[in-house]
Amino acid sequence: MAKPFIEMRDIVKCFPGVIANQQVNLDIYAGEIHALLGENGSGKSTLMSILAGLYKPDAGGITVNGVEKKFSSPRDAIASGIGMVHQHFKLVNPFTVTENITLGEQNGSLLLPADKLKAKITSFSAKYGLEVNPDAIVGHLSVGEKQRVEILRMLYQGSRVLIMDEPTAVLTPQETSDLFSNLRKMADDGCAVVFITHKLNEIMELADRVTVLRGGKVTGTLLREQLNSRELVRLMVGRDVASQYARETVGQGNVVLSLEKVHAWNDMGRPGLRGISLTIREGEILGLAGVAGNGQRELAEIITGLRRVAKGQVRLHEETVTNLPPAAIISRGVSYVPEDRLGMGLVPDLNAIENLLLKSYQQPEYSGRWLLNSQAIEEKAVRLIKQYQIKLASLNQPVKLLSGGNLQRMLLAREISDHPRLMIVVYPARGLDVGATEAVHKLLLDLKASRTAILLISEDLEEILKLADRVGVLFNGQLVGDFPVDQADIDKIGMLMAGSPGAVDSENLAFRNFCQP
Ligand SMILES: Nc1ncnc2c1ncn2[C@@H]1O[C@H](COP(=O)(O)OP(=O)(O)OP(=O)(O)O)[C@@H](O)[C@H]1O
Repeated sequence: MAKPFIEMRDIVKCFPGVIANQQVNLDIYAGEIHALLGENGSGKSTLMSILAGLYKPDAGGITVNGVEKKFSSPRDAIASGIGMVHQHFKLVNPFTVTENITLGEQNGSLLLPADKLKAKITSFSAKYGLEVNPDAIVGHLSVGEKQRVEILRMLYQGSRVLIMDEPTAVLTPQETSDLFSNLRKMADDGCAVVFITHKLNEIMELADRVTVLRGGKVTGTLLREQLNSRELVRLMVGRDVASQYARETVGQGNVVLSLEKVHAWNDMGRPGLRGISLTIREGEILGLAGVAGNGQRELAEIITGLRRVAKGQVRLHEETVTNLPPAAIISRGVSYVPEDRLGMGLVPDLNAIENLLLKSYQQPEYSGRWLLNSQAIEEKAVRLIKQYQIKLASLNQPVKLLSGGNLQRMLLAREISDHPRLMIVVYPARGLDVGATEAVHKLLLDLKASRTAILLISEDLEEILKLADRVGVLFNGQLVGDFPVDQADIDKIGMLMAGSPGAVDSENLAFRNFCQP
C-alpha cells in the first residue's frame, strides 16, 4: 500500500478545562476522500485546525510526504500543500472573484497580466467543474458560488490536501450534489479531500474512508466497504440512537397562530412572502419544508416582529399583532430559535450566564430596584446548564467558543425556559451530530407535549416527517402544500419544493400593487 501523504501522530491539544485532542493518529492518502465524523465537541475542527496551521499541537507531530513539519501559521500549511475551507467563508465581499483568489498572494502571481490570471483560474474551474465568473463581485454570489471561490483559492495556492469543514451545512441539495462531483474530480486527480460532517448519508455517498472521533480520541477508522450507518453511530456516540419517535396524537387545541394572506418584502426589495395563510394550534408542530431562500427567514421575521408585514394579518390567540415590535411579541409568549445562532440568537462575546438570562434578567426575581440579583441569576443559569446538558469549560467563557451543539442547546434552554405559547425554530439540527440532534428533537417533542404550538422550519425532510403533525412547503414565498404528515411523502414534498407546475403563479403582479408605497 502507498505511504500516506499526511501522517498526524499522537496529537494532543488542550484548551482551558478541555482536552480537545488526546493522542490522535490520522493518515491521509493522496486521491482519497476522507470523512471525519464525530459528535459536537469531539475535536474534529481542532484536529483540522492543527493540520491547517491555525493551532499548534501541545504534543505530537505531522509529516507531509514523509518529511516532519512544524506549522506556525496557515501560510506554512499552504506551503506544504494543505488548505482549509472554513464554514464561515473568509472572502472580501466588495472584491472580485479573481481579487479574492489572489489575495495575499506571495509568489508574484499578482504581477501576471490580468488575462493570464483569469485564464489560470478558469483552467482550474474547468478541470474540477468549479464554475464561477472570475470578474463577478463576491458579495453578489450565492453561497455555493462563494464556496467554489474558496476552493479555487486553495487550489490556486497549490493545495493538494483540501480540508472542508462541514461543507454542505449551508448548501441546497443541488449545490451539494455539484460539490460532491467536484470533490470526486479533485480526488481522481490525486488531491486528498478531508471533509468534516455529521451527516451519515453524505459519508455513505462520498467517503472512501472515515475516521470517527469521540471525546477527543479516535474510536475507529473504516474503509468504504466496511461502512454501515449503525456502526458509525455507535463509534460516534458509544450507543444506539433512536431513529423514530412515538408520535403523540394531537388534540384539536385552540388556534395559537394564524396568518391571513400575509405579504412582505425581502432584503432585496422583492416579494419575499406572497399571500401566506396558515394556522398552528396548541400542541401541534407545523413543519415547513423548502429550499433555503424561499421565504423561510421572512416568515419567521414577520411573526416575531423583526420584519414589516406589507399586507395581511398576523394573529396570536385571536389578537391581531401585525407589525407589533419584537418586545410586544415576546411578551405574548413567542420564542424564536433563529437560523443564525451566533449572529442573532446569542451574543458571541457574552458568557453563558449573560446569554441564558438575556430575556429574563428584568423579571423581579432577578433584578431589584437598582441592582441585579446576581446570585439568583447565576443559580438559574447553572440550573439550565445542568438540565440541558450544556458542556462548558467555565461559566465566564464567551459563548463563541462553544461547539455548535452546545450553542443550540443554550439557545433552546433560554427560549424553552420562558414556557412559550408559540415557538418558532429554524433549521434546529443544522450542523449537529446525531446525538445532539436527538437531544434537540426530544426537547421540541417535550415542548409540544406541554401544549406549545411549534413552527418548525427545516431543510431536512426526514426531520420534518419525524416531528411534524402537519407539513407545508414554502416555494417562492408561497405556501404550496399543507397536509397532515400521514398524507405526506418525500417525493410529493420534493416536487413541491422544486416548484412543480401549477403550484405557483410566477408573476403575482397583484402583490406589487398591494405593496407599492
Ligand atoms: N479556542 C477554544 N478555546 C477553548 N475551548 C475550545 C476552543 N476550540 C475548541 N474548544 C473546545 O474543544 C473541544 C473540541 O472542540 P471542536 O470544535 O474541535 O469540536 P468539533 O468536533 O469540531 O465540534 P462541532 O462539530 O460542534 O464543530 C470542545 O469542548 C470545545 O468547546
